[in-house]
Amino acid sequence: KEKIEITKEQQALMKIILDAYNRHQIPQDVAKKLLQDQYSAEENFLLLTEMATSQVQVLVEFTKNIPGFLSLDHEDQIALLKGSAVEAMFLRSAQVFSRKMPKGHTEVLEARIRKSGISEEFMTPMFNFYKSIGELHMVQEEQALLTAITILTPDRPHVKDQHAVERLQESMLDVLRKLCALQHPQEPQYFARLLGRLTELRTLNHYHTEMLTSWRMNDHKFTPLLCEIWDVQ
Ligand SMILES: O=C1N(Cc2ccc(-c3nnn[nH]3)cc2)c2ccc(Br)cc2C12CCN(S(=O)(=O)c1cccs1)CC2
Repeated sequence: KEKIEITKEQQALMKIILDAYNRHQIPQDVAKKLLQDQYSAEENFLLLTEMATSQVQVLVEFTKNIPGFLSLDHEDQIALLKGSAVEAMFLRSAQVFSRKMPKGHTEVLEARIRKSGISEEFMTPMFNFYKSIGELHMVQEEQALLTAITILTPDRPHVKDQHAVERLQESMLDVLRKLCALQHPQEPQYFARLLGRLTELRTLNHYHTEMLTSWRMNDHKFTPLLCEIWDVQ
């Protein structure tokens, strides 16, 4: 049985990623608004748009704190952010959502999301994803590392120096692999299950693109930041 140990520099890396992940949270007043009294579908949609805009801002701040990210080619930094924005947002949303929400909040939030003009065909895979994330009971370090790994996916469109991104991602994957082995010794497959969620995430990208088209049809407005990062309008 090989002795798994996390090196000093890997511990430093994990601490930086975890601090960044926890430091940048969306303002709770925005999330709280979602829990207030009954809204119309349009108002719900506006709230989700406001939340998503905050989420993107939070993700950009988190990404800037990933060691090595700011040393990447600047155009590649943009390509990684744009390429991972939806996946990172859904991963983070699922993680926040599946964390112990006060009793009844999850149901209220679910109702808000359901009644926001998002079509049923997108709701099912989305809720399946967030349930599958909830079942993993990830610790914060795992959540932060998995989000960083999603952002550092080398094969996003327009990334020029994929090897530079691969090197950063591999160092995160190595820490995550060791952490999973230490945190879940009885579940040797746990690390593989986490990575399997990233595959599921990619399918949500496709649904999200479809949704954007249908929302635009019904004249739903997005904020300039979302239009920029989602390539709409
Ligand atoms: O809004 C969502 N929520 C609720 C949510 C998200 C984040 C926090 C939160 N609190 N603190 N930090 N984060 C709370 C509730 C949620 C929960 C699980 C999954 Br899977 C996904 C989602 C979305 C993500 C964005 N989309 S979206 O399609 O991109 C869209 C944009 C504009 C209008 S619709 C909708 C679903």
